Amino acid sequence: MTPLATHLWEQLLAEDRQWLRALARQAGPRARVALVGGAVRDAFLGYAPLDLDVVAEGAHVETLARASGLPVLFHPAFQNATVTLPDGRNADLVRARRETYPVAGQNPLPHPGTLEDDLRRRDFAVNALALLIGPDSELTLLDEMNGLSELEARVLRPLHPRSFHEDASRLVRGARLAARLGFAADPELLRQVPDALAMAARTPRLWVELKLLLSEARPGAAARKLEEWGAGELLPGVEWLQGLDTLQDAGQPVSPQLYAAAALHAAADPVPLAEQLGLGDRPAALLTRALSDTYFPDGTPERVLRGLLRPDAPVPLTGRDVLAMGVPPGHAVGEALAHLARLRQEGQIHSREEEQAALQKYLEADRH
Ligand SMILES: Nc1ccn([C@@H]2O[C@H](COP(=O)(O)OP(=O)(O)OP(=O)(O)O)[C@@H](O)[C@H]2O)c(=O)n1
Ligand SMILES: [Mg+2]
Repeated sequence: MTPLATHLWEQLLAEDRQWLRALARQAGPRARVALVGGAVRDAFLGYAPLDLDVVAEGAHVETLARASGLPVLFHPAFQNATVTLPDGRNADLVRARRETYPVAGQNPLPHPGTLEDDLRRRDFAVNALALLIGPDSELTLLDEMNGLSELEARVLRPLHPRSFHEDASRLVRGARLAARLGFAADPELLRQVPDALAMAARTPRLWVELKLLLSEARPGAAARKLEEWGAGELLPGVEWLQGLDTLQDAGQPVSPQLYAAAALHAAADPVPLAEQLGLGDRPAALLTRALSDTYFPDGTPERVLRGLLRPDAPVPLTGRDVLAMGVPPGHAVGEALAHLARLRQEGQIHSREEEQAALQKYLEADRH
C-alpha cells in the first residue's frame, strides 16, 4: 500500500470509503474494483471527491450494486448501475469496458474489457488514474496512462491521436477542466482542436458539455480557454461571459441562465444556438427583458444583464425618486410611475434627465 494511495483514499468521505470497502469485499478476490476518473484526480488535487465513478472487472455489476441494499437504477446495455448513496448523491458503478466508435461523434459501443482497457478509453491522462480497492481493503494506485506526472505538471493530454475526432466533446470537457483547475493544454490537445471543430455539428455530446460549461463556477474563464485554443466559434460572447465572472468574483450571484442569455446576445443567430445547447426559452426571454426599457430593481438578473450589455441604458425613476420629488406617498406615486412608463414605451423619454423633466412637467400640470 503506497503512501500516495492511502493519502488519496483519505480524501474520501468516511461513508464513501465504507461503501467502497463493502463493494470490494463483495466482489471477491477474482474481481477488481477501482475508483476512477474525476474522483481520483480531485483527491490528488486536494478536493474532496463527491462524485464517485467506480469500475468493476470480473464481477456482475447489477448483483454487486444491489448487494449494498441501496437504491439502484441498472442500465443493461452499458452494464452500468447508478446507486443512490444514503445522503442522496448518485454514484456510478460500471463494468470495465473497451469502446469502439462505429460512427464518430455518436455514442461508442461498449465491449467487456479489463480495467486497463477502461482507463485507455478515457479522455485525458489526468482522468485515467484508478485507485484499486482489494477485497481486504488494500489499496493500489494504477497509473496506466502516465496520469500522475501530468497531474503534477497540470497538463491535459488526449490519450490517442483520434481522441477528439471520435469524441469532440472532449475539447469542451478539456476547457472546463483547464479553467476550473488551472491546467494547460498539451501540444497534442491543441493539434486535435481542428478535428473536434470538424466533428462538432455531428457530436450531440459536445453541446451537452457546452451547456454544462455554463454551470461551471467561472464559465467566462472556460469560454476563454476555448477561444485561446482556437475554438472560440463554439461559444460567442467571451468578453461578456468574463464580465459576468468578474461580477461573480465581486459577490453578485450569476445564474447559468444569465450566462446563457449573454452568449445568445453575442450569437449571430441565437435561435439555432439556443436549440443546440438545449437552453429552452428562458434565457432568450431574459435577454429580451434585459434589453427592454422596462424597470427592474437592482440585483435582478434583468438589471445585471442590462448593466453589462447596455451600460449606458437610462436607469428609470423609481417610487423613491418620485417621492423625493415631492409626490405624497399613496396612489399618486403609482400614477406618476405609470405616466413615465407610458412615455418610455412611446419613445418620448430616453434618459434619466428626460425622465426627471417629464415628471416635473406632469407634477406641474397636476397642480394647475
Ligand atoms: N467524454 C468523456 C466523458 C467522461 N470520460 C471519463 O469519465 C470520467 C467521469 O466523467 P465526468 O463525471 O463527466 O467527469 P469528471 O472527470 O468526473 O469531471 P467533473 O468534475 O466535471 O464531474 C472522466 O474523468 C473521464 O475519465 C471520458 O473519458 N470521456
Ligand atoms: Mg464527475
